Amino acid sequence: MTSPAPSDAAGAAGAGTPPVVLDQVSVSIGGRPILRDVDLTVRVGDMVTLLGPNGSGKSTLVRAVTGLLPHTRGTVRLFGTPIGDFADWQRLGFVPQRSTATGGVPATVREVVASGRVGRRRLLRPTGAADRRAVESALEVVGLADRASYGVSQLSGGQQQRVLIARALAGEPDLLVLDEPTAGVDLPNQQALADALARLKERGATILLVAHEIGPMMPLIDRSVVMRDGLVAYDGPPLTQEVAAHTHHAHEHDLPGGHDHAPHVASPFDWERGGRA
Ligand SMILES: Nc1ncnc2c1ncn2[C@@H]1O[C@H](COP(=O)(O)OP(=O)(O)OP(=O)(O)O)[C@@H](O)[C@H]1O
Repeated sequence: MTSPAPSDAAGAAGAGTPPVVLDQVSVSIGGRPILRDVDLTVRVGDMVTLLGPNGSGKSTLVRAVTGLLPHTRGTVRLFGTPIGDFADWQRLGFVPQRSTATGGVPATVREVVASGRVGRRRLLRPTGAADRRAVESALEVVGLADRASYGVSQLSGGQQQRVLIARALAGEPDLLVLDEPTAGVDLPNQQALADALARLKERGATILLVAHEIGPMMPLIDRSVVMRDGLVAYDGPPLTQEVAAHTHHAHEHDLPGGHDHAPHVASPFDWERGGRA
């Protein structure tokens, strides 16, 4: 990649400071507990996938991490700073679920990607050479350099997803959070995404990824976390694609466990055995 390296991935808080730490975090929506006492640490340079059945709380967790949703209990720290005091938002890139993204936006691919630089630019400063380089580089990484002047709405769904990823990459984030970037995306687009994430990872960035389809990203993954019913059910070495698929297709009513327990970390295989470890 030709763009400059991201800003010091370690941050002011120190070389080993984890970009994400959740300590006993609970989130309630409308009085209903959605996340319950979640502990999660994402270390510098790691790529962590968040897996789990529909409705298990994965999107809620990443929305709490990105500050889009307030937590009701516990502590969320970004780069060592409690999220309420965190101000370095340009260090964080977020790719939301596709359905909330580009629909009907009458903008060119380059414009959307350039919008990812906003957090890096000083207020009212015109676009500089570094901005242009970062945008061109991000377009290249996701394989859309030749589509830069196309309208976003002219692209396929998978290509639109890559535009959003390029927008996040253009901001040269130290931490990139992606919510199901591969949902409904064909294999070539999944491969393009995996290549883009590999490049980002090589530059020392940390990646937190909600994914149902791991596919070509499997070799990049350092750790898997499985959510179940608002709790962390597994936190450990990367799961095989087969097991990941199983966790996706499981439904809450098939899974053992009550609603009033402390976080329980176990193997996802326990689900198949039909009992809690
Ligand atoms: N804004 C909201 N209002 C009410 N309930 C919500 C809201 N957002 C999420 N929920 C509920 O919180 C629970 C967890 O949802 P969440 O989207 O975090 O799950 P998920 O694991 O990301 O699911 P999926 O894989 O389907 O995206 C679900 O029961 C959902 O209905």
